[in-house]
Amino acid sequence: MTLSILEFPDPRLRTVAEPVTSVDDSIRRLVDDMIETMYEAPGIGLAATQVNVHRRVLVIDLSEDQSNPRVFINPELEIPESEKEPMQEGCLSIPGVYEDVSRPQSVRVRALDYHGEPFEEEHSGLMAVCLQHEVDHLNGKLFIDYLSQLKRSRIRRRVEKQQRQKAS
Ligand SMILES: O=C(O)C[C@@H](Cc1ccccc1)C(=O)SCC(=O)c1ccccc1
Ligand SMILES: [Zn+2]
Repeated sequence: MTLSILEFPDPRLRTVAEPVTSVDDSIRRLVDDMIETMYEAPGIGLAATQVNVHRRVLVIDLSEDQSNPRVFINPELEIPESEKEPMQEGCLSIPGVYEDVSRPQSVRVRALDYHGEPFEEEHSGLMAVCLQHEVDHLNGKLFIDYLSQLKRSRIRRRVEKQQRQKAS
């Protein structure tokens, strides 16, 4: 089933997620629902924090036709000191906001897969950026936290105005 996505400035987006202790059927059900929610949004990634489940689970699918869902449970990123490059980011929890964020363009990730098996991968480009964006969510961080205070306060005012209009 599709889950509802928390929207900034909801304070629950600031929660630090707990590690998964056992990759069981309830975690697999959560992953299935997160993948469905990501496709429906649509988005290229989704962290469990965004659907108000505070467990260290994230899903990513960069394919054009939603055919390659990747699952990372208890992800750990190793980010080598490397040149940061700006890339435009969006966030399903901050609709309508797209800003450049400078991040390292390659990461090594260690995680558990859908069956609880450990794996390790190197990624670069958009996958590296998306992994950092999603792991930030699990640590209660949002991509707008990397912007200037001025930009962040403008975004907060604009989003809260949109939410008031939607509510009225
Ligand atoms: O909020 C999220 O975590 C999802 C976010 C992931 C992300 C996007 C861009 C850079 C880093 C991380 C999104 O998917 S926003 C929507 C989006 O970028 C997109 C939507 C449809 C097609 C292609 C991209
Ligand atoms: Zn996001």
